[in-house]
Amino acid sequence: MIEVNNLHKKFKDVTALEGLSFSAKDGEITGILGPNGAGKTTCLRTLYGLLKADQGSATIDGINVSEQPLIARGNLGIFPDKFGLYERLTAYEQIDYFASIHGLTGAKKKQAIEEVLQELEMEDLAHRKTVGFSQGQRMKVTLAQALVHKPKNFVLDEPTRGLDVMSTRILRNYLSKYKAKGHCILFSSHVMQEVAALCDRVIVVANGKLAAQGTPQELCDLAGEAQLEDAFVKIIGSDEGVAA
Ligand SMILES: Nc1ncnc2c1ncn2[C@@H]1O[C@H](COP(=O)(O)OP(=O)(O)OP(=O)(O)O)[C@@H](O)[C@H]1O
Repeated sequence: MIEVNNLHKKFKDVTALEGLSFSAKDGEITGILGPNGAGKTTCLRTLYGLLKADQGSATIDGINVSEQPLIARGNLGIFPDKFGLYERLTAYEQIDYFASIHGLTGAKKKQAIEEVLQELEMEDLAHRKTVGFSQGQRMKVTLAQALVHKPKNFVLDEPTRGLDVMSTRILRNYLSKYKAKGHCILFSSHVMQEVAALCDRVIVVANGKLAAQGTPQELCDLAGEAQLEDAFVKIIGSDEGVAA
């Protein structure tokens, strides 16, 4: 379970988060929707422990990310907004590096890597250097890095951006599979269809604050609209940053 409580964050005179609170439950996919600059990435980076909030707290399974960052991150898999791969390393070596960061060693580490390679059906890619990998192949390496330590919670920042239809479908299927296993999945997106199709709950963020939350249907009912996109536009009062 992921909880964000009254997060505030300023970058000099730019207010990125202004009292944002929400929770994402186990066994559910929670989507964060918001226009450009709403504070989504700032919120997710605070969860990873990459940024420190000026005020408020974020917890992963009840563990405060700023007080116990290593323990909190042990329960968290991160799929960042920009996934840079080390192109001179093989997929296996990159996953191995992330496994080591999470304290896995020896036979246990080897087994964890082999399991994630198998789960993501990427054994054939494992010993290739990632230079020249397609977007879909890069997505799998990034996902494997996030999953190798078997975290209960996953946070993904616009995971389907730049992916083709097939890779997007593969990623969505994995997310649904992990949800069915009881994981807590939180992801940000601009893509309405994706959010409507995948998410159990949607958190609408605007100007660093919670603008609305609920199931896609609840948000439509709240706004008196049939489509999530129309509901979103009504809730935030603008059509900026909307992708169909
Ligand atoms: N490192 C930073 N330095 C200065 N300002 C920042 C920094 N990071 C974010 N901001 C500002 O904070 C605000 C929130 O940005 P953030 O990236 O969290 O929004 P977002 O909802 O993820 O937007 P997008 O959908 O465009 O990615 C924006 O005004 C942004 O310019």
